[in-house]
Amino acid sequence: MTTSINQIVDDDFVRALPKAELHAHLSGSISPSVLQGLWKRKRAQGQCLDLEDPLTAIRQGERFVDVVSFFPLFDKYIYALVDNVWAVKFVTGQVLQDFEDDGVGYLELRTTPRENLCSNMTKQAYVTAVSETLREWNESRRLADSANSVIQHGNMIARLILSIDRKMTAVQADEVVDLAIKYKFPREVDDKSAIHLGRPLEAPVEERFVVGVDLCGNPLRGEVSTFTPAFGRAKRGGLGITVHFAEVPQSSTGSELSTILSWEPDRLGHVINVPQQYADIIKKRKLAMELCLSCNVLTGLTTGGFAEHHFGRWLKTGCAIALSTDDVGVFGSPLSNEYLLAAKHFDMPPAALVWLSKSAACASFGGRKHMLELIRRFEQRETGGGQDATEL
Ligand SMILES: CNc1ncnc2c1ncn2[C@@H]1O[C@H](COP(=O)(O)O)[C@@H](O)[C@H]1O
Repeated sequence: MTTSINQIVDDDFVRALPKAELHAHLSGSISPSVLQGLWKRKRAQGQCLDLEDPLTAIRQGERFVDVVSFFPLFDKYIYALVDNVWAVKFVTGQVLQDFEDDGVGYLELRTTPRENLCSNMTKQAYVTAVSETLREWNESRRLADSANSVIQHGNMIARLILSIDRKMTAVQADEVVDLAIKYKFPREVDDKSAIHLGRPLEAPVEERFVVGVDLCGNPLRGEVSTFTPAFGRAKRGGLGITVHFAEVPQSSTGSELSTILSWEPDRLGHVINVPQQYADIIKKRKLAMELCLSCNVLTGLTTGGFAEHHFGRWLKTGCAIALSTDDVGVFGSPLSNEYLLAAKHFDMPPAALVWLSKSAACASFGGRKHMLELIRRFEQRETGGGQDATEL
């Protein structure tokens, strides 16, 4: 396979392959050039004069971050530039466009509700800003669909996951779950009952895109049992549960991993330092995994380069895998490139990459049908025949 990669699995193939992105942090997905636009705008208004140019502050794709230096990049830098409702909407729109341009057909964008007192941005206003941008995006894609009466490649639909940060208190985590429930994407049945019951907590139906709740943040911080009640509420509220799992050895203790597994998560992110007994539970439950090659290699969360990445081991387990970017703005590797890396380092021919894309689709909290249809059309084009997308 490695010999044929240049002939068959090339840039064009991985970009054209419809892909589901399930693990992308909004603030980490903003390209340095978009951040630079905000930076210039602020400087013209005499603000952020002490902040370095994003093009030099974020040396995309280089190995300049480790788990200690990585997280302050958000708190001390990106959040200073994206600090008001207008900026949140602007960057969200740009991020959606970047994913679609890379051939993503279904995106679950995750973000942590945050406030900025100086610009009067509340957490609710933050979530509304992201939701409105998603609404505008999804509506424009729906128009494109009806105009062409077919789903074109590039017609990405987007959903939202709200993140609880490990440094939050139980009360703050509950606030995130409140917002997630309020903005929960209405599945058909819920939709009807929402109308009949007139649930007071809900946001306008056309702005509800939240399909899940995540636990993220610096894995060296926080005690996960703090969040057990919040994840219990999220689960009972019908939301998907995805959790950053065993990112570093310090966050891979038996008590942390058992606590997280007791929340009955649907998906796990990163899944790096997993002791055998927990790996067995994951396999038995067939939990889906969001694996991020470039992020893990560039931050040194894994050792041995791409070839030794645990993606290769999980691939053999039968668990669904969603290859994901994590923070493409920082690591500089779009999802298509992650597929290319998988092909190169794990000997995956084109059919295996198509299988991988279906695997991600099946792990999604709502994009399965849309993605399988996109992939079916892609396979039809590639083979010139009428093959159906075989489901996993
Ligand atoms: C190794 N990778 C990672 N591990 C854990 N958490 C991560 C992460 N990459 C990003 N985040 C989390 O996402 C936030 C930024 O996006 P939002 O402001 O929420 O859109 C960061 O503050 C961090 O909590």
